[in-house]
Amino acid sequence: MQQDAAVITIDGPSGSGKGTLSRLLAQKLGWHFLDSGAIYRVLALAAIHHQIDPEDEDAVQPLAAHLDVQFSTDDDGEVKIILEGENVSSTIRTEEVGAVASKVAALPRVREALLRRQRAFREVPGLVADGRDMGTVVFPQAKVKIFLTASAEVRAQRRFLQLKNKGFDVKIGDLLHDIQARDERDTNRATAPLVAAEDALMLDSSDKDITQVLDEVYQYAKSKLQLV
Ligand SMILES: Nc1ncnc2c1ncn2[C@@H]1O[C@H](COP(=O)(O)OP(=O)(O)O)[C@@H](O)[C@H]1O
Ligand SMILES: Nc1ccn([C@H]2C[C@H](O)[C@@H](COP(=O)(O)OP(=O)(O)O)O2)c(=O)n1
Repeated sequence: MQQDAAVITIDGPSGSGKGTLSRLLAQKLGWHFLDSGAIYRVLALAAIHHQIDPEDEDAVQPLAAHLDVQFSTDDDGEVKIILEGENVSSTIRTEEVGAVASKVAALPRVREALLRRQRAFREVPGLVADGRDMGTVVFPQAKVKIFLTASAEVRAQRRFLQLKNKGFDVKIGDLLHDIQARDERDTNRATAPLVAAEDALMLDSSDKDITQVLDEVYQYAKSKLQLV
């Protein structure tokens, strides 16, 4: 049953490594994976396509409620995201879309409209959920909660390498500026701000590689969930 499925939440700011950690952890456990940021990014792209002001709650809310998006995983584990029939898996990853995502995400009725869609990812044997409010709002009953951070400079450097490898033309100074603006907006919004749940394990990944982070979180999750 859906309600029996265990949940691990991984929240934190942009570039802290949430997505990478969540994917690897879900793979290691054989669990499902929710990239909630991708939903906000898809919504942002839909707003751009339909020329909707991302700060106009009355216009964005119906778009969120009726968002025509499908997530599918192909044979080599690659997640494909289809918006209104178009494969947007790569288009949604730009910083421009990230910045608009952070704007639509600040609207309370938009967040409300996306709640059920996110909770539907909870299925047996378990779910690893990545985002900003997974442990505080979407899955507050999760048994394992992680709040992953890293310094803004380290996060900008990681994002720089990531986007360059994908062929995007980016400047590190611009990325640092974008990351700081996004941190500010995500942390200071009134609804579901980026904040650690009281019962979250705080983990700073600035000086740790992804293998170390995965290992630490896996051991912590195993002990909390009493897995053998
Ligand atoms: N602990 C780490 N050390 C070094 N690089 C990392 C680490 N975690 C993630 N990365 C890299 O940093 C980039 C951003 O990570 P990502 O998982 O997309 O972050 P987030 O989902 O928090 O925005 C990716 O290219 C990823 O491979
Ligand atoms: N659960 C979530 C996930 C993302 N968001 C918002 C805030 C973020 O700036 C944007 C984009 O999220 P995403 O996780 O894709 O961003 P990063 O990969 O960390 O840069 O969406 C949110 O408000 N709540």
